Amino acid sequence: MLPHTLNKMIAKVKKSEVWGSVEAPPSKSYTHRAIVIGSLGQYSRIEGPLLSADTLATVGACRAMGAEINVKDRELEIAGVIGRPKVPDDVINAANSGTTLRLCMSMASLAEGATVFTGDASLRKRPNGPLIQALNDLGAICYSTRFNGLAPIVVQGVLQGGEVTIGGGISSQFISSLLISCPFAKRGTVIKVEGELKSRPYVEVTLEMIEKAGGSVATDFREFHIESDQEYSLKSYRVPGDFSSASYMMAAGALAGKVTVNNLFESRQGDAAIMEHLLEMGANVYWDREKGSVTVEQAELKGIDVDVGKTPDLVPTLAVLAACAKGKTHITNAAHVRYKETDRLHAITVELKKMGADIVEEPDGLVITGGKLKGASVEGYDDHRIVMALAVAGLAASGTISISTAESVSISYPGFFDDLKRIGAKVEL
Ligand SMILES: O=C(O)C1=C[C@@H](OP(=O)(O)O)[C@@H](O)[C@H](O)C1
Ligand SMILES: C=C(OP(=O)(O)O)C(=O)O
Repeated sequence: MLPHTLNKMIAKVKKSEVWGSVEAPPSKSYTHRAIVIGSLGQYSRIEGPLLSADTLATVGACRAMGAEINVKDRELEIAGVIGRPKVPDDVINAANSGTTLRLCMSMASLAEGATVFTGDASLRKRPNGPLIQALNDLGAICYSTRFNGLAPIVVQGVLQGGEVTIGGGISSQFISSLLISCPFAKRGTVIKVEGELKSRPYVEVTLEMIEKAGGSVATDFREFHIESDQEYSLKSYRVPGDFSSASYMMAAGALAGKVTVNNLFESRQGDAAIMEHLLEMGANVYWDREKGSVTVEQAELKGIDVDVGKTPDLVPTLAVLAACAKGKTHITNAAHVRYKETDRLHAITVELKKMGADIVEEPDGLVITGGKLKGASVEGYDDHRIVMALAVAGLAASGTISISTAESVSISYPGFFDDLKRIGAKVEL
């Protein structure tokens, strides 16, 4: 089900004590990559994928480009296009999902014809200029219909390969996109990154998945060297748990009781850093790596300095924790957090202020002085991470908070409110 077909929902959350354990949902980032890489390959079987609005948008896009994808309850079976996607019969709607749009743009550049991508109102505001430019530099034809770097976007093959330079400051998804599809270009490709590569762990996840599928990329993270004529096959791949989704449940434990999140084993996900941040803030955190379970217990929290260059998706969670911590938290290196489903630096500032927080928005960060939160009517901006972070804030606030667009949790964590209730949160939908 795509988000724009869902009914609007308000979530009411009251101050609560939470206690118990939940399963981290499967990783959204790994699932997207498994679907696209599987679709470009021959045959793949993906166990335990995340089935959410965003990953189903990727399934739809890859099917439109010719992949046969059998969606079962806990498994995806893919008969891929072996490097040669077909030209879709219709426009591809990537809905709310930046990863779908960006990863599938390069895939479409391998087709002998034109593919048109669009998305919902949020996605049509998110920048794609550097990827559009890079695809043109590599011999495809690619343009925004409004010539402003935004979707709708037309991509026409065929990708030739060659050398390209791309800025690292807006989205790592541009680089992930090229890395996944360039092995099927006519000749080899060299991608050079200019400036700091923001969100780098997501590129590491991409490289891990390419390798698992039998592909290879040589890199020092400034340059990526990719040979042509490669093949992919993810014979039997199991998706790991999602640390970004787990961060809300960990924060719930840190603010309102004790929560164990299972299905969290070692992986390349940058957002595993939430555990270090919680420890530094003073929460009790215990990670049993063998069992894959993380337990977080409430304690008095203190403010910290935190650079989120590698972990933009943690910002809403960190902002809520900081608003309840003693002293000052400085979130830095966060300019790229403005290019998400909404401008998350602005959204979380405005909404936490309604709850009484002392929070100052900087061009590339936030300064938050902790205190007490109170009930309020807050906006979710159709943004799953803003909604989930505000719900956690509600556990620690006096009174009740009402959060609009609560249905957007279906983007990455469809069972979010059920899990919150399971650990004792007072939630009404
Ligand atoms: O590639 C991915 O799976 C993602 C990369 C990150 O985006 P940026 O690279 O645009 O920062 C992250 O914010 C997003 O939720 C998922
Ligand atoms: C930004 C996100 O995802 P995407 O870029 O795929 O829309 C997210 O999940 O926070």
